[in-house]
Amino acid sequence: MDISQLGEFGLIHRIAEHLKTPAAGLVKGIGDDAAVFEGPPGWEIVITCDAQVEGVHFLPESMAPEQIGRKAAAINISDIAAMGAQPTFMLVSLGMPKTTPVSFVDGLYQGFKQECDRFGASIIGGNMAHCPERIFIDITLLGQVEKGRALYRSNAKPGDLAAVSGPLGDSAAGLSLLLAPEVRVDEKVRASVLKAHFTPNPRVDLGRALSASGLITAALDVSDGAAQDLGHICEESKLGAVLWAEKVPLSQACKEVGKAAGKNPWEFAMFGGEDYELLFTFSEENQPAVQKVLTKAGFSMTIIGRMEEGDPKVRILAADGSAWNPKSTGWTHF
Ligand SMILES: Nc1ncnc2c1ncn2[C@@H]1O[C@H](COP(=O)(O)OP(=O)(O)O)[C@@H](O)[C@H]1O
Ligand SMILES: Cc1ncc(C[n+]2csc(CCOP(=O)(O)OP(=O)(O)O)c2C)c(N)n1
Ligand SMILES: [Mg+2]
Repeated sequence: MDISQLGEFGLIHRIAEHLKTPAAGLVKGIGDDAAVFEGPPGWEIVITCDAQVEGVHFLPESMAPEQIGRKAAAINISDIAAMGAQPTFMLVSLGMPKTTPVSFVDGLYQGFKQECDRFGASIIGGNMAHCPERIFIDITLLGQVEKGRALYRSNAKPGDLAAVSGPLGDSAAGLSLLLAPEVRVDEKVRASVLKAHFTPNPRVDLGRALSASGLITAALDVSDGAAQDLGHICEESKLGAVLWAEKVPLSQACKEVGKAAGKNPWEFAMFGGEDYELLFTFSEENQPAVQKVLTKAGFSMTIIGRMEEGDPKVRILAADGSAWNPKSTGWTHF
């Protein structure tokens, strides 16, 4: 059997089985946006890692090295944000061909640093190795959160509402233009979706506000598409969910790219990924209070679904209430 037969999430489950023995001080291991272990008195330490691989996550010819560095840092900061934590220390592991220009590495580090500076994180080390075929950037990021305040994927309750912190699909719309440059759209539209794809904005302030509110039952960042990511909350909370397709917020730019490319823009939002907005759940009675937290933090909130008893699956409903059975399920590596 090769790994493509297991699939990305099957492989993670298998690795998790090998690593089942509890470790001292570990609060949360495999299964969430980041792991948590006990930290300074009153705080817990959060740790995560995510890679960016040439050809899989980025095309060097379409991104400046600064942009690649910034995005590699941002996607990790986003996982710390999704835990409700503050990013602190970063380790960077690089794999590169011998022929990589030094100016590429300089640009990469400018990007890492720019993004870390925005959120008060510091690069404290890393590793590098020769990788003849392509560039591989793997970042490990630590963060901290007040004890008991981390936002997990696993505590959603039946009846909870599921909401997102901003429009989805722009990043996938941007990627679709990169892959099909012949598609004609207004330059402002192109610039806006490419910006979403190249420069995601980790929602650290929002994650901190949601954590402090004590109102959130589950949260994660949208990296694989809203449908699959809501599915991760289902799996960890052992619940089903309904996702109301027409409620998923889309930007005008995303709709225009869909129209120009002959694609349904809701598919960008539900199955595209790399949005890095937060997706979170809370009980219906707390909706006004959660809305206040979002408004105070300067974000909009759109309710897109509801958790329900049942198998850990997401039922996608179209505007007329009929089931939507799409071909895609969301991003998966294998
Ligand atoms: N190679 C691996 N070894 C151990 N755990 C892993 C591995 N790959 C992923 N995981 C764990 O699986 C969970 C889900 O990972 P992933 O889907 O990549 O989350 P995210 O989208 O937040 O990056 C996390 O807890 C992660 O630490
Ligand atoms: C050249 C190229 N092809 C495809 C994509 C789309 N893409 C790559 S990875 C990914 C999902 C998120 O990455 P992943 O490594 O799964 O992050 P995680 O879910 O672990 O945070 C998407 C949508 C891209 N960004 N660039
Ligand atoms: Mg990951």
